[in-house]
Amino acid sequence: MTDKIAVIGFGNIASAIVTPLLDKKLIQPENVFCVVNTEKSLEKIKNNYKHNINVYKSGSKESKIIWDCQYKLLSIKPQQLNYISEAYHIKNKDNLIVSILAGVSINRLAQKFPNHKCVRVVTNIPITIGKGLTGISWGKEITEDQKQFTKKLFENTSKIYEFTEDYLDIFLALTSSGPAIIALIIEALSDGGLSGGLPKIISEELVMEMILGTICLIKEKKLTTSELKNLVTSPGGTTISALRVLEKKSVRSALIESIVSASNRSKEFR
Ligand SMILES: NC(=O)C1=CN([C@@H]2O[C@H](COP(=O)(O)OP(=O)(O)OC[C@H]3O[C@@H](n4cnc5c(N)ncnc54)[C@H](O)[C@@H]3O)[C@@H](O)[C@H]2O)C=CC1
Ligand SMILES: O=C(O)[C@@H]1CCC=N1
Repeated sequence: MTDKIAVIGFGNIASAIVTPLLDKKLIQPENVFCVVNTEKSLEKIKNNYKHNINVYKSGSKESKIIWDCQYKLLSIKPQQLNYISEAYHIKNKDNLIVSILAGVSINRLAQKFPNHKCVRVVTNIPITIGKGLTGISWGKEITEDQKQFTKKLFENTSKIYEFTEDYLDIFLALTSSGPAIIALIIEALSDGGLSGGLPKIISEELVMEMILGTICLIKEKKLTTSELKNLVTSPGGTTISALRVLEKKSVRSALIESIVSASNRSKEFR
């Protein structure tokens, strides 16, 4: 891709999206123009980031250059959106904003950026290592070129799903918040191992290998989750004893509600 790309907000997820593209030379550092809102972030990117991208502080005169880039990745927090305004001189409708903001609707983006076409994307942090999941919802009048460009940003590092917008909140709850839920489960199970006397490092490794092995088995043998559960759970055995505790503590319900809650929170950012 030889187009200039503006990145508005270069935090955790923007870096996770852009860095693999730079690593694989799919985009060139001189074509990336990013803007951040603190001096600290600016210095960190200038001094420590491994690629020599262009970076500016928001509000500075030089940062206005981002509005001349045809493609923009909007990657600030939803709560920070009010502080961004489209530059007055943009009149060219060829401009595209790819927003990865949780919850913020295409409608709101279109109102905020009247001289841009807008795409709403949900992606997740495993995109850093090429194992991401990306949901895309197209705004009005997106051209084929703009679709191709958006897909190119994500297709090398994630599986892409095209959805109508109403699926994006639940997609985000499962796939974007999901990694934190899984990390919490790994941490908690490891603490269980710790309680049984295992060193933390071994306990954590065992949990992660067990989870990986379980997922591979389910996928390779095309098992249902119930079939897998039955393979492990003997009458009067250890596993049913463990599962009984989880049911008593309503862990299943807590997990369901955690996803519903994340999805509802996303909807609040409309
Ligand atoms: N972290 C994740 O796994 C995911 C995050 N998202 C969404 O991505 C967005 C960014 O999230 P993170 O990267 O985690 O946040 P972050 O806090 O790491 O990054 C936000 C960045 O925006 C910059 N910023 C804030 N105000 C600005 C302004 N006025 N002008 C320019 N830059 C400004 C900050 O300096 C920071 O670099 C959020 O909207 C979030 O909902 C979506 C899916 C997954
Ligand atoms: O917690 C958040 O708001 C962001 C959106 C999805 C993952 N992280």
